[in-house]
Amino acid sequence: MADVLSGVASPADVRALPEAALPGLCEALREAIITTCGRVGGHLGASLGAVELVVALHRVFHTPQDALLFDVGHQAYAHKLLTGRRDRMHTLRQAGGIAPFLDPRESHHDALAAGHACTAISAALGLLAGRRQLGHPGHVVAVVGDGALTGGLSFEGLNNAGGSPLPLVVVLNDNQMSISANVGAIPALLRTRNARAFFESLGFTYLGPVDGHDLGALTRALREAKASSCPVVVHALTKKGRGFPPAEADEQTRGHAMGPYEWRDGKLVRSRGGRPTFSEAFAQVLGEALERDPRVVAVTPAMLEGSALTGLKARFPDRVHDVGIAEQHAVTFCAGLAAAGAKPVCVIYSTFLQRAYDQVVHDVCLPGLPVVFAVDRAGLVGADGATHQGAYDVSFLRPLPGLTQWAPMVGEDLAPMLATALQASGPSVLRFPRGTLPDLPPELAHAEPEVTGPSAPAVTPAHGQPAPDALAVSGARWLKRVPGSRLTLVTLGPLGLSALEAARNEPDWSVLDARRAWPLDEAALLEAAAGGHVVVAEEGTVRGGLGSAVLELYAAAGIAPRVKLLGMPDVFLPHGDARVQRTQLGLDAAGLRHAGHALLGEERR
Ligand SMILES: Cc1ncc(C[n+]2csc(CCOP(=O)(O)OP(=O)(O)O)c2C)c(N)n1
Ligand SMILES: CC(=O)[C@@H](O)[C@H](O)COP(=O)(O)O
Ligand SMILES: [Mg+2]
Repeated sequence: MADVLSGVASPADVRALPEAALPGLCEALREAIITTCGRVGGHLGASLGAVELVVALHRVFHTPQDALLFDVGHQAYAHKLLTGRRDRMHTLRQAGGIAPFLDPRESHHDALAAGHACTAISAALGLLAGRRQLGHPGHVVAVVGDGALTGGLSFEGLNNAGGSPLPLVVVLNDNQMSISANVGAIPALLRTRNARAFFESLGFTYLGPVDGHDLGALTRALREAKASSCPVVVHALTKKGRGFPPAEADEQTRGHAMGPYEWRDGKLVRSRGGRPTFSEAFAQVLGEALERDPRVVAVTPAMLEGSALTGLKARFPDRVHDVGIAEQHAVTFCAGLAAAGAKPVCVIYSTFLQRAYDQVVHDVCLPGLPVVFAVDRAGLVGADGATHQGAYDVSFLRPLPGLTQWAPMVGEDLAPMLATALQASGPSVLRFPRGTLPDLPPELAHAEPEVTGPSAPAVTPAHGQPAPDALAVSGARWLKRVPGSRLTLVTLGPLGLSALEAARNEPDWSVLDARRAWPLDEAALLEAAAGGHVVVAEEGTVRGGLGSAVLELYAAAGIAPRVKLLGMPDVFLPHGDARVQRTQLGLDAAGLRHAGHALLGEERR
């Protein structure tokens, strides 16, 4: 089977194959996808479901003269395999290896880079308009999932395209799944006769529905679309996870994205991490808040699985809302909930919150509504790479008046921080990273929290159960406080633990966990500067982050300690192992120790 594939070095080879060879090609593609994902993990389910679609697209359209834009790009492993990347697929999502999504810098068969959902229709229409303006021939095809049709940006594109004379081809890859089961009215409509009426009323010619695993039917529909002189939608019905029994059987996600696994004797063997993740720990404390206070509501834009909310959705079906891939709506929906007196917690990945910036500014912060943003995947994300790094949330949220930004260092911080945020009168953020919870270091396990700043008012239990204490203090936390210390390591989030380790054998270094990126605990940070040397470390871009805020504070106070800022650099960091990247960026104990000594003018590490 693999032989068919080894003879395919480019899409021209796909077109040269006799029709009879195509089922074998699809089988070989599936085999390659299953093997690759087994070894290195990846977006298995969507890619398996789109195999026939990708083959048919390459039979009908000629990339790169014609452009194929895959929404997100997570379903396009077959496209990668057919466009000269087969020999490097084993490096998928690893440092220096094949990218997790599509990128023209990797292949001229990739029309545009992406990783976030709902961009394909707008980008394809722009590409087509630009090409036509510059006299370039060629067709442009946007391949979008049914999940993408839960997002407003797709509709902005459809509205523009349907009213334009340009012959944009939209291929709707409808598997009735987002990451979890798709939600809302549109996916339901897609499986009725009204799907035709819907797209036709938007100005598109509608072709379908077509069996998305029937190569003949797909090819005929795509040829018809290619011949069209006006915008056209090809509606293909597919099955996510197709051809891999464990994925097909997984009702929750159909194997949307999987870590490495082995497929032995018909059984899937996977290793499970031992410690809970930050997401799981947050979901646990959120569940306690939901139980305790009937006003609490959780909202996720299509990330029930990744945010570990599936259990809560089952327990509180009416108070845990999956609103689709609709970050803007999620935030403004939360604004409405808060205005009604509910206590919304918007659980959202840092990278996806970027899309809802105006909603955070205009709909939540401006009216000062008490929405809690649980910003997950804040910091390095690893294999998903540049499009998904949680690099910017601190910097883009810090200027917003009235928004408090918390960063738990350890799992034990989550409950009091959430309690504090839930009883605040304005908006709050809790940012936490991708990955497992760190251990509480021995020096903190039994210590009374050492605190600065004014104490927060007590939380009133609303539902008969004792509420966890809100933070006894609203300020920074000294992890190590040495009177007369020469240098202070100031950190945000779990980096405090690395700083503590870095300072362990340094008798005159202090360590301050800022706990908030904004507002600053000014008294503690001014005290940190007293020794004349401050290292500020955060897992976010150094531009405009906590470090910048600390420098602003020192400038305003008219003091000039020597300050070193550590964080994510001024580039879009690619995919790789987050632990390795952390070390490379100096965001581990050794790096912090080195930065401290360098600042003090000492050479030793
Ligand atoms: C803006 C944004 N929000 C959330 C995601 C996470 N995400 C990636 S794929 C996906 C589901 C997409 O569903 P669909 O478009 O139907 O494609 P399928 O996976 O079913 O092929 C989601 C929610 C994302 N990439 N971008
Ligand atoms: C493609 C996409 O955006 C998601 O599937 C993402 O890859 C999930 O990332 P996590 O594994 O961090 O949930
Ligand atoms: Mg789908």
